[in-house]
Amino acid sequence: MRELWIELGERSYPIIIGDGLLNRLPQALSDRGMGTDGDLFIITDENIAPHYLSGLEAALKEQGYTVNSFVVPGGESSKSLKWYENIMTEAIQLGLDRKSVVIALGGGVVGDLAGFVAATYMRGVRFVQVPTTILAHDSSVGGKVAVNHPLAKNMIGAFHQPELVLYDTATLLTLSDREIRSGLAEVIKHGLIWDEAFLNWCDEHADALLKLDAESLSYALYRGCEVKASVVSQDEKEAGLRAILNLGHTIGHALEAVAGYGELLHGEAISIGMVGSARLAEELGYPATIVERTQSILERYGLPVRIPKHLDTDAIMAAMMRDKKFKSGQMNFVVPVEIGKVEIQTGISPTLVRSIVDDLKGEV
Ligand SMILES: NC(=O)c1ccc[n+]([C@@H]2O[C@H](COP(=O)([O-])OP(=O)(O)OC[C@H]3O[C@@H](n4cnc5c(N)ncnc54)[C@H](O)[C@@H]3O)[C@@H](O)[C@H]2O)c1
Ligand SMILES: O=C(O)C(=O)C[C@@H](O)[C@H](O)[C@H](O)COP(=O)(O)O
Ligand SMILES: [Zn+2]
Repeated sequence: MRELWIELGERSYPIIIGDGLLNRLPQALSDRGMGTDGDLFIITDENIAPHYLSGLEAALKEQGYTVNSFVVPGGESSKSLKWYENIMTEAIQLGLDRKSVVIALGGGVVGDLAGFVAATYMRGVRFVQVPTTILAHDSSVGGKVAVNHPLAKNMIGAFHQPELVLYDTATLLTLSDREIRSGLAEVIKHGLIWDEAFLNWCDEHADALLKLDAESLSYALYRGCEVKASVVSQDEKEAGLRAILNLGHTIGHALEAVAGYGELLHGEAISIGMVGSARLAEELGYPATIVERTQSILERYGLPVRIPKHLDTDAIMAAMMRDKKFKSGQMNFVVPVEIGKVEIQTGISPTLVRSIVDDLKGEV
């Protein structure tokens, strides 16, 4: 078992990673001061529920908790105002109150959706993340919660920190191969933005991680969470530094929206976006080796590095203009300046970005 804390003053919380931790949730809740006086509201999806929901509900009930659950369809389209409203209706009908605790049992979709419910139900209730995807090492930590708008990703949201992240790595064994690769894209991102040695380790352990070797996976998730926690604890609400976690997301989020949510998985879109950012770095005068290194590790993980040909460049550019990092009409990008280090660069020329988008089109 590995444990680290994200340091945010009185809102600090532990991230506990280990094999078979799900049935420790009742004890972990009680250790964090969430006793049986508050009703639990588990939000999960239809692919996760058959594997893990009834066992978790039984373990919680056995310890005296009152448990209600809500199951959404699997996939990105559930991160919507429609499902947010459906969940809110259920919460109100159940009579949940300010002592209630929302538990996200799932990947980034469930985590972001449930977190936004927790942030806004009665203006905010307690929240716990129980991640079940590799990608969720990123989404379960740091308190960004949101739903998508058809025009732009994560446009309707809040900052609302969980009080506990309990990561049972045994749940990852039921992930599909495509979801494993997608999740590992954000692990690689943490190496690219912060830690060249970790990126090298990811290169050496690609086969082990893709096969879900327990020790390698536990270390990769731990180190990814550690990088994320270091950044978020210095800049919780993205006044500056936190934007580095957005490497690849300006292009990636635009691709997700234009392709139609769920067509490209988040990690796949970010993989393409990271190659785009590396190409931008090259155009800005940084070494071409950054592109080669970025692309080669993503390809080793079987991740896409080209923009699907059928996606319209005008639509991609329009979606990019809605990026949350853009200010006063200026295109701002996270640019890798060396392996393991990125910078936020302002005033990037839209014509240059357009030419990179066109160059990146190809077979996925
Ligand atoms: N808040 C943040 O900081 C943050 C960070 C990164 C990504 N995100 C968001 O996370 C989302 C992507 O998350 P994701 O990749 O986890 O997607 P996801 O939540 O859709 O999960 C991927 C798929 O795997 C299924 N699944 C989940 N756990 C499973 C399990 N253990 N066994 C079998 N199937 C399982 C799901 O039903 C889904 O179909 C995006 O919306 C992205 O914007 C948020
Ligand atoms: O936590 C962050 O900050 C990130 O940027 C992590 C990203 O991986 C994540 O996809 C996040 O949801 C993107 O945030 P957004 O502010 O660009 O919507
Ligand atoms: Zn992301």
